[in-house]
Amino acid sequence: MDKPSFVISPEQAESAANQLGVSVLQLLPSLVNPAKSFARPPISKFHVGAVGLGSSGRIFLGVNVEFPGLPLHHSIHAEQFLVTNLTLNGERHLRNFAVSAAPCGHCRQFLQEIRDASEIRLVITDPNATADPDADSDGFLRLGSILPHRFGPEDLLEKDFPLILERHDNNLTISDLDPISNGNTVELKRTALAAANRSYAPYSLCPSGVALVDCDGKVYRGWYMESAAYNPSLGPLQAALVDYIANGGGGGYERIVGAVLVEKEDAVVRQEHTARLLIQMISPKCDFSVYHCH
Ligand SMILES: O=c1ccn([C@H]2C[C@H](O)[C@@H](CO)O2)c(=O)[nH]1
Ligand SMILES: [Zn+2]
Repeated sequence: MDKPSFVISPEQAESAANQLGVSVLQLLPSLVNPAKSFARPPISKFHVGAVGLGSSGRIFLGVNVEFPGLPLHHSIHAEQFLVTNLTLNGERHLRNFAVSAAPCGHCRQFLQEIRDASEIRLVITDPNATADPDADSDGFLRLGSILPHRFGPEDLLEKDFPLILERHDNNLTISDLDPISNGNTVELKRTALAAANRSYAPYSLCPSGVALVDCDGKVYRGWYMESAAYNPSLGPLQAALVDYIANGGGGGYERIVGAVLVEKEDAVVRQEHTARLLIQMISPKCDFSVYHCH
């Protein structure tokens, strides 16, 4: 395969698997090392790659991302990057993934927001990982076998509530889309509002979205995603940075020149201060504005 991209079409996946004489499922572990090379871990220097197969037949990559100058909990884990990549591309289910190191407890927990999470099958490609007696003959393990006695969405939500990869609309609006601001700002505001409408915030009911623009005028977006266990939640700016890393051509964060956050004015969970802290740290000259929705 040519240079790996963060989303691989079903056709590309089939042809790469055919070339290697393996199934698409068996292709996942072989993409973990190429994925690792896209990680951005300047603090730990520990590269993590995660490669997932979606229900559409597309393959998605995830990598870990760390931010020097900020506390470690701002980091994005490879598995969170993978889930974000799935949601940004409207993928409805994750069935299998391969990952370079054993998923930490935080990631096992974050993955619980996917419907039937216990049935997701994963393979750990680290050659030092001990063989698991619970693994299937193809080496894949059920997530349920490495996170038994799960705490998850069903502890807090109604059974049929749409989960993280499922279609939903938060129906948020901004009363004044501000016709006097220039075109760029209006586009960013609309994009951030659309992102907030796809935000998964069933626990706090405080959805939010971020839009970014780079120095070439290219726009990226991401939305806030919550975990039933609260702490593994991923902020909207982190999610938009996933889009930037996946689709921004591999440049530095200083290329991000504008950022817009949309969230509810009276929100009990607010992103504004944390997002400002993060964007100022990674792109000090970036313009940052916040708009409130209803
Ligand atoms: O499940 C895990 C465990 C760790 N990391 C990342 C976080 C941090 O960037 C680095 C060291 O912990 O590895 C992941 O991406 N996934
Ligand atoms: Zn993790």
